[in-house]
Amino acid sequence: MNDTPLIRISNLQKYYGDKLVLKGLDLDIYPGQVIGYIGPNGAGKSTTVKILTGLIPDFKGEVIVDGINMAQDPQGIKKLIGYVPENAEIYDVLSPMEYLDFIGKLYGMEEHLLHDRAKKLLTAFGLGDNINNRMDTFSKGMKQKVLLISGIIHNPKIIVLDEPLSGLDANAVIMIKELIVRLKAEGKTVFYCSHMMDVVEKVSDRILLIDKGKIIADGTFESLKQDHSDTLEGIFAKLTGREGSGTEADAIINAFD
Ligand SMILES: Nc1ncnc2c1ncn2[C@@H]1O[C@H](COP(=O)(O)OP(=O)(O)OP(=O)(O)O)[C@@H](O)[C@H]1O
Repeated sequence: MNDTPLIRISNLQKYYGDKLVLKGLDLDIYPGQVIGYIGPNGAGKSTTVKILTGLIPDFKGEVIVDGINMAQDPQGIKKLIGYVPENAEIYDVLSPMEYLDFIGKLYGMEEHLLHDRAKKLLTAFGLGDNINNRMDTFSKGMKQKVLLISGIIHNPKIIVLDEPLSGLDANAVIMIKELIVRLKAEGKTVFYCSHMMDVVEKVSDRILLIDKGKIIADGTFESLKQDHSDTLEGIFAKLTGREGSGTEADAIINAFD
C-alpha cells in the first residue's frame, strides 16, 4: 500500500450551534481503499461526508485531500471528488442527458467527451432507452442511477457515496456492489456510507464505525469479526449499545395497546 494518505483528517470537530456532533476525528485514508462508513442514525456520517466534500466549510481541525488543504482550496478538492448525496434533488424537468451535460460542465468537462461518456454510462446503467426523456417520468431508482452517474462522470480520484442504494432494486444493488469493486480495481478510492451491512461487509476493505461523533471501530471486516466473533450487524449492535432491538420493537407494538 502507498504509505502517503490520500485523505488526512485531523482532530475534526463540528458544532451545530452548541451541539458537538463530530468529536475530534483522526483518519488517514490511503489511495485505492474502499471505506465502508457505518453508524447509527445521527452518528455523524453525513456531516463527515459533507465536510469532506467541501459542503460544510465551518469545521474545526484539518482536512487535507491529495495535499490540498480544505480550508485553503475547497474548489481544488471538489474537482477530485465525485459525490453522490443521500437525498439529492434532481432537476427532473430535464432529461438525464441535459442534467449530466449541466453537471459535466460544472466540472469543466469538454463537450464531446462529456456527451460520449454520459451516453455510455446511461446505457451501462440500463437507461439507454430513456436518455432524452424528462426525468419527472422516472421511477425513484432510475433517478438514483442518474445521480450515481453524475457522481462519477468526471472520472474523479475519490468517490463518496452517501447511502447510494436507497430506491434501487435487487439487480441494481448487485450492480452497484460490482461497480464499487471495479472502481477499486481502477485505483479509485471509495468512501461509502451505508446502513446495508451485508453490502458494506462485502465491498469494503476497511470499515469505520462511528457512534455519537467518535470512531469506535476501524478495521477490515475480517479483523472486526475476529475481535468480536460476530456478523457486522451483530458487531454494530454490540458496539453502539443497541442490542435491545427486540425490546424496542415490543415497545412500538405495545404503544397500540
Ligand atoms: N443542519 C443541521 N443543524 C443542526 N443539527 C444537525 C444538522 N445536520 C445534522 N445535525 C445533527 O448532527 C448529528 C449528526 O447528523 P448526521 O446527519 O451527520 O448523522 P448520520 O450519521 O448521517 O445519520 P443518518 O444515518 O440518520 O443519516 C445529529 O444529531 C443531527 O441531528
